[in-house]
Amino acid sequence: MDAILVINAGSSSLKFQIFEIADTGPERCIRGQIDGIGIRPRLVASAADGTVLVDRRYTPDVVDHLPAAISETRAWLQTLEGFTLRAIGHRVVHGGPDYAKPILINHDILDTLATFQELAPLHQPNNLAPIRLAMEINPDLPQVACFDTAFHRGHAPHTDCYALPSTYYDHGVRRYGFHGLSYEYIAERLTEVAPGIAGGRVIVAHLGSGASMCALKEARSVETTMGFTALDGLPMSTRPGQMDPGVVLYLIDQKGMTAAEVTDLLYRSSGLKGLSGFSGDMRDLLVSADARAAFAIDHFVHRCGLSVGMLAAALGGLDAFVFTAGVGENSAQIRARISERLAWLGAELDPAANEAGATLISAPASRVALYVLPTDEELMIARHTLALITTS
Ligand SMILES: Nc1ncnc2c1ncn2[C@@H]1O[C@H](COP(=O)(O)OP(=O)(O)O)[C@@H](O)[C@H]1O
Ligand SMILES: CC(=O)OP(=O)(O)O
Ligand SMILES: [Mg+2]
Repeated sequence: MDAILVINAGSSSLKFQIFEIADTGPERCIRGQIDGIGIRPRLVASAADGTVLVDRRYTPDVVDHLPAAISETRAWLQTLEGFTLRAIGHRVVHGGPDYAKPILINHDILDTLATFQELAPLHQPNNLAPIRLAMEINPDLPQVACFDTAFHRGHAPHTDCYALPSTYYDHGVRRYGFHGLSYEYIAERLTEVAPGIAGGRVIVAHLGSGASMCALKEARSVETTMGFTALDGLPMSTRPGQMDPGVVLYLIDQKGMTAAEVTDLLYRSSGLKGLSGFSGDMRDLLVSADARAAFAIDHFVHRCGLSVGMLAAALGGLDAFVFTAGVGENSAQIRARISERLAWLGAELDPAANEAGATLISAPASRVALYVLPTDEELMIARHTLALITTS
């Protein structure tokens, strides 16, 4: 069967899916991932009906970085029969100022995307490595880049600039925003789940290892918490979120840290991991008796509450709030704590629905509807990829 391979390469995981090209659009056949790269590497893949096709664990030294995960995944994919690959779709985190839509990749575009590596060091090199490899193996196979930044490119200029001399904006120093494929999917999904609300004022909270929020007005992004890089906004697994840039100046000028040391601190050792002192994984913090874990969660919830206030101001009110991604989809406790911070806006949680992981988790009298919607970046990538290869 004709198929599309989708690759979503992250900082600590490589997610992949195979979609059949059906008359009605992409139909998911296989979903899999290698996660815990360098810590507890594990390759798991299953068929659309849930049948487990592979579940393999590795010692950390065998799959210690993303290229090793790519070659393990490739070796496993080669054992599959019955698929004729027509294209590969990739999540590429940073698209810079010019790419407002998915694009067919060629060598020049790949070179341009490589210039954004420093703006997304946890993601961009991992996003580009599988593209380069596939280009070498099969240069004629169409590959499509789908950008995390694209969904936010319609922001008004006075909202996506920093208050720096304007030449910096012209040189690309802008508030790009990320997680756009996730927000695009949720905006579409809301039209099915809550058609009356989808066109209103909605905040989507993408709470995973990386975390951000997006303000949707009439299903389009008007504001978001991330900026020039994926460091800004909410505290994350290993990133601090919004911070006074004076801290960076202090670390360099007064503490003698190099740019590489500050980069490492901000991307890999901060956030929940930095505050707790032992883990950036929300699951570890929620079951820990360590007071530092509770402190890290208190900070996370506090900053989420502040961001809701900011985005509600951008929207002039709030009709609905959506939880998504690893933490948002799976932790009733974090959802309950963040929902408390929305009470002043008129949100009222239905605790039983929340514990049950229902789609609608607000009480009937709530003035703000609260939803849990699993995100699907891979489906979004498959749709974009299919659209591009059938029109070009
Ligand atoms: N049951 C759970 N409770 C709390 N957090 C969870 C749960 N399941 C997953 N997570 C969190 O979700 C995160 C991964 O989310 P995901 O959206 O896959 O992120 P990413 O794509 O950035 O790797 C993990 O860091 C983990 O802390
Ligand atoms: C942009 C970003 O932070 O992505 P992720 O959540 O996958 O790390
Ligand atoms: Mg993610």
